[in-house]
Amino acid sequence: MLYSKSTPEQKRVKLREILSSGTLQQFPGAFSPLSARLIEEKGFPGVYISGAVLANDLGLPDIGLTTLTEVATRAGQIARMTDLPAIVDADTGFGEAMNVARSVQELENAGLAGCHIEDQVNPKRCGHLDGKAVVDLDTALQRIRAAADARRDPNFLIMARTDVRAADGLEAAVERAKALVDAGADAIFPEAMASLEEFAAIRDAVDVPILANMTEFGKSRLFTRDELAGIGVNLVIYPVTLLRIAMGAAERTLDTIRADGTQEAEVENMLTRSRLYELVDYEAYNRFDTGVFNFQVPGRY
Ligand SMILES: C[C@](O)(C(=O)O)[C@H](CC(=O)O)C(=O)O
Repeated sequence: MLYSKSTPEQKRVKLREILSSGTLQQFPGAFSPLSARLIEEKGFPGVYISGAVLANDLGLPDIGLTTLTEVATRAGQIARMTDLPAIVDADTGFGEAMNVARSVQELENAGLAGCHIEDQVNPKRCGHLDGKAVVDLDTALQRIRAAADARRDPNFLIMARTDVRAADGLEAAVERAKALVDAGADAIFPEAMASLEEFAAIRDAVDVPILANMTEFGKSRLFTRDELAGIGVNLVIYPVTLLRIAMGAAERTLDTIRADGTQEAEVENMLTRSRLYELVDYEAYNRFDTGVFNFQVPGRY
């Protein structure tokens, strides 16, 4: 079956639909194309592609070192492997307004359903660390206007992320969120909110979908789906969760091999060969080899 059957345009329409459904949508972060398949198979409605994961997976910290080409290429590899809409973290848009415009077009070309662009200064920092700085209001608005103006597909979602909460407090974050919506943002990602009440304040201030970032070891505790739904949050992401758990398992297994001289004790925790083959649709390729050119996999389409 190679890549997803749905076109990027169809996925963007789907994203718009689910974000206006009135139900909280959970988007786990994919750390690879294969993990996006797993997210789809488990019944989630969309995939998040984290800038931290893309950077960390290259062995780099998430401080604006990755390039547009690296992000668009990897995000595109992930997006094309699933029929789900994928939203990618575009950091600051890789520069100022003109760079932001090009970034949006490259991410559209790569098949993404949307992206978020933040108002941190370049080079950016992880949103849940201290010592972040944000750009002035005009610069932040220029980024969003440029993004909205540059897209060719009107359904490509432009989400504005604001990091103002940590820098200047909640009131300033509320004001910035409103201005970002006026500048053309389709959705708001208020970063590093400290409580449910703070999310609720953003919710009350804007009439576009809002996102909650439930990253582990961050500024708030991990609110549940029901808690976030209860205050009207539309989208929740678990950006680094799968990478953290996969790397945790890798570390434990390496320790086991060192200690025991064999991986035997960890085999029961592994994806079996047949399960792995299932995820890559091995059978569909076998059928192709035998002359049955039918890449439809029951249950997937
Ligand atoms: C959302 C985020 O920008 C990301 O890159 O996924 C990070 C996540 C993290 O570092 O845990 C963030 O700044 O919150």
